Amino acid sequence: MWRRVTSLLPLVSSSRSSHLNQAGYGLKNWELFTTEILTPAKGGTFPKEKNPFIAFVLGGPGSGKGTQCAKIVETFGFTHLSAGDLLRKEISSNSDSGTMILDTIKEGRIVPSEVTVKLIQREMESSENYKFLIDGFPRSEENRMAFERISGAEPNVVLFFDIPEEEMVKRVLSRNEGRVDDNIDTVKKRLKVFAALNLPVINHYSEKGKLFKINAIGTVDEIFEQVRPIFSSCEVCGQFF
Ligand SMILES: Nc1ncnc2c1ncn2[C@@H]1O[C@H](COP(=O)(O)OP(=O)(O)OP(=O)(O)O)[C@@H](O)[C@H]1O
Ligand SMILES: O=c1ccn([C@@H]2O[C@H](COP(=O)(O)O)[C@@H](O)[C@H]2O)c(=O)[nH]1
Ligand SMILES: [Mg+2]
Repeated sequence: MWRRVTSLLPLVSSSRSSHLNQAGYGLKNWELFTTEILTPAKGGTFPKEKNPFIAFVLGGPGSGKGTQCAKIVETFGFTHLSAGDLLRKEISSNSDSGTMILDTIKEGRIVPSEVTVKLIQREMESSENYKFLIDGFPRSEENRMAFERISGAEPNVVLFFDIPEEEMVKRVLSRNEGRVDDNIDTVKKRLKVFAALNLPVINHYSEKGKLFKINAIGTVDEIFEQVRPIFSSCEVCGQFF
């Protein structure tokens, strides 16, 4: 069973968010937005003898998570697991869940936790690396709890790329990568889902003192200069080893 790693020393507390104001986001009933299949806890864990370092990378659609993950990989040698990319790979491989995943993504809703956690788990187990960036997951409190229950692991740090909605929409609509959800109708839905379901996860990690809030407006390099010290501090305090 994987051991939990103690929390990061607060070396970069200036960029930490102690409180996230949820006023105005108007939490809705999460069942409107998900296709969750709630199953009882199986008590399983990732079986490998590992002591992974896990960073969750969160933020709304188009906030720059994938772009910054590429820079973190290059600089700090993490393995990047984008939950969205793993789900899109499932669609392309014509798996049993492919049609359900495609329909869910088109609607901007959230794929059942057990599907996503299984995909992440598979990648982590087959990796020789022990440093993981999990990008775009957990998307909801239910996702978060499923991951903790199944893996027995918790993230060491959580990055939150904070950016106004109009900038997210602009970036998504000019992305031009052929994604089925990069259109104005789906983006509007994704923003609602983000506010209703992902912000509570962000608040949870803020309360646990694990959250690093990044101002995601600026050039890619300017934003990375906010990200870099978070991981440099980890190296200094030996959390990677
Ligand atoms: N700092 C930036 N300034 C301007 N554009 C950016 C910046 N960072 C990323 N982009 C661009 O914005 C678009 C969205 O970025 P990216 O794919 O990294 O976001 P994301 O958070 O992973 O989005 P999603 O959740 O939809 O996968 C891309 O076209 C990317 O090139
Ligand atoms: O944990 C996850 C991650 C993603 N999804 C679905 O995929 C799309 C696209 O995700 P990106 O992170 O923007 O690539 C997202 O809108 C969800 O529909 C998910 O269900 N669970
Ligand atoms: Mg992405």
